[in-house]
Amino acid sequence: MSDWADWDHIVKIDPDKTLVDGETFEDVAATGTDAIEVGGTTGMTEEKMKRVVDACGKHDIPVYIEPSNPASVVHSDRHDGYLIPVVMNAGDVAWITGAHKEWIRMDDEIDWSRTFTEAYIVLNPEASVASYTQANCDLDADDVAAYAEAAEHLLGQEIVYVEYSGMLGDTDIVAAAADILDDATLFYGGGIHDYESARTMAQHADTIVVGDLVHDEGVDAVRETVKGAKDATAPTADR
Ligand SMILES: CC(C)=CCC/C(C)=C/CC/C(C)=C/CC/C(C)=C/COP(=O)(O)OP(=O)(O)O
Ligand SMILES: O=P(O)(O)OC[C@@H](O)CO
Ligand SMILES: [Mg+2]
Repeated sequence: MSDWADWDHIVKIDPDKTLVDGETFEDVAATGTDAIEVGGTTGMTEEKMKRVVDACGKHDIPVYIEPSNPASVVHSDRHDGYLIPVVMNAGDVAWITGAHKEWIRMDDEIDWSRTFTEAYIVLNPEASVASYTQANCDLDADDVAAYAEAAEHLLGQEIVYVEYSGMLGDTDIVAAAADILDDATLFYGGGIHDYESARTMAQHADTIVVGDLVHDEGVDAVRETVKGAKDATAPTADR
């Protein structure tokens, strides 16, 4: 079974941002989150990536690199694996297969046994990731469900990622993606900032991803979102 099948909650650390004063990656690992992803779109370098991966990798929690470009991939024994995005609604094919081909050409240390993909559907047109990939975010619930179905059944993707980075998404859209998927795991990320927003999104998605909150508000706020995610998936939760 894949690692992520058991994850309710992920903290995504952006190596281009800092933690709240006085907090450490050990504190992040102790929030109760199930895994740490390390990635961001702007200002990413190999050096920043390495520093964060090394720091997170010391703690007893799965750590996955999520590169936004081939140059930000680092190899170490400190982390568990690589989650490589493929952007279903990218306007530039570089973000579907092009960057992947270049990475594979350049990098002779790829460890395929711990390299997996995430099929992104990018939905906040204001996010850096949307402009970076020239994503067409003008999609309704049927479009998103169809992308999710294509990801799972045509492209064999095990993770579908509904990405609203920077804003809380439309629950009808997240629900439409959740309903259409058979076995693929649905990640949801964007704008989760408290217990209630976490619980709401976790009622639809299998796994919620919390990003900016850890940098802006810190670990106490993250801990509330972990509670929301766990309560939503508890057997008594109203699903
Ligand atoms: C082939 C390799 C190794 C890399 C390319 C992988 C691809 C397709 C990347 C496309 C962009 C993407 C989906 C990156 C994942 C990380 C992510 C979505 C970060 C969040 O981005 P924002 O929140 O918009 O950006 P900032 O927080 O940096 O402003
Ligand atoms: O930063 P936020 O808005 O929490 O989004 C999380 C994640 O989906 C970003 O890739
Ligand atoms: Mg961001």
